Amino acid sequence: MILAAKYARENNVPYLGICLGMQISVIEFARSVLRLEKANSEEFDPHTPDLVVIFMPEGSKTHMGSTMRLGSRKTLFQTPDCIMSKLYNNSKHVDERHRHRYEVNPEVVGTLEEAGLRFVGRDETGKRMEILELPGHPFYVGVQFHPEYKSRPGRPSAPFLGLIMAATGQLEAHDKTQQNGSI
Ligand SMILES: NC(=O)CC[C@H](N)C(=O)O
Repeated sequence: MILAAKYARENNVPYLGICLGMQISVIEFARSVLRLEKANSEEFDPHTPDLVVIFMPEGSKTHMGSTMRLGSRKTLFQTPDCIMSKLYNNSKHVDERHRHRYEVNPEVVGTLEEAGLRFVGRDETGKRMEILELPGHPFYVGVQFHPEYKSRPGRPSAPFLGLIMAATGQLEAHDKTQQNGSI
């Protein structure tokens, strides 16, 4: 998974990382761009000095069943100037469903952003990362939530629509139509 994320990032291949897929893109970015070779998630290597994905503080490691962060939660866009905000019809926030125990370490967010990754969607506290993008890449997106839960035949969830449009060269045209407000 890490090599796939690296290949997509370096070769401008559209990438949509969902949940663990977003966490993987953070690990890959930290290893390759920040040169933190041991960057990892607490889930895979709890003793690494470079924990870029951590166990969420409110979770319990002994009672797995009911401790996941589950269900619909609000993600606030930090800027209208990002691919995902446009795909979600320029909304200021989205409600998507979650199912995870780990999250991007809030302590490394500043360093990741200084190196070029952008966390364009966050929860209401601003400390939990929900959507990442890589400016300059045609479509490099990670989402901590699970857009598949709300995707329907004929009414695809925004991240999937974006991925397919980027892969088929239609994303730019779609963005322009959104800006003109004609959809
Ligand atoms: N649904 C997932 O991909 C879970 C990812 C990761 N294991 C977490 O709990 O955060």
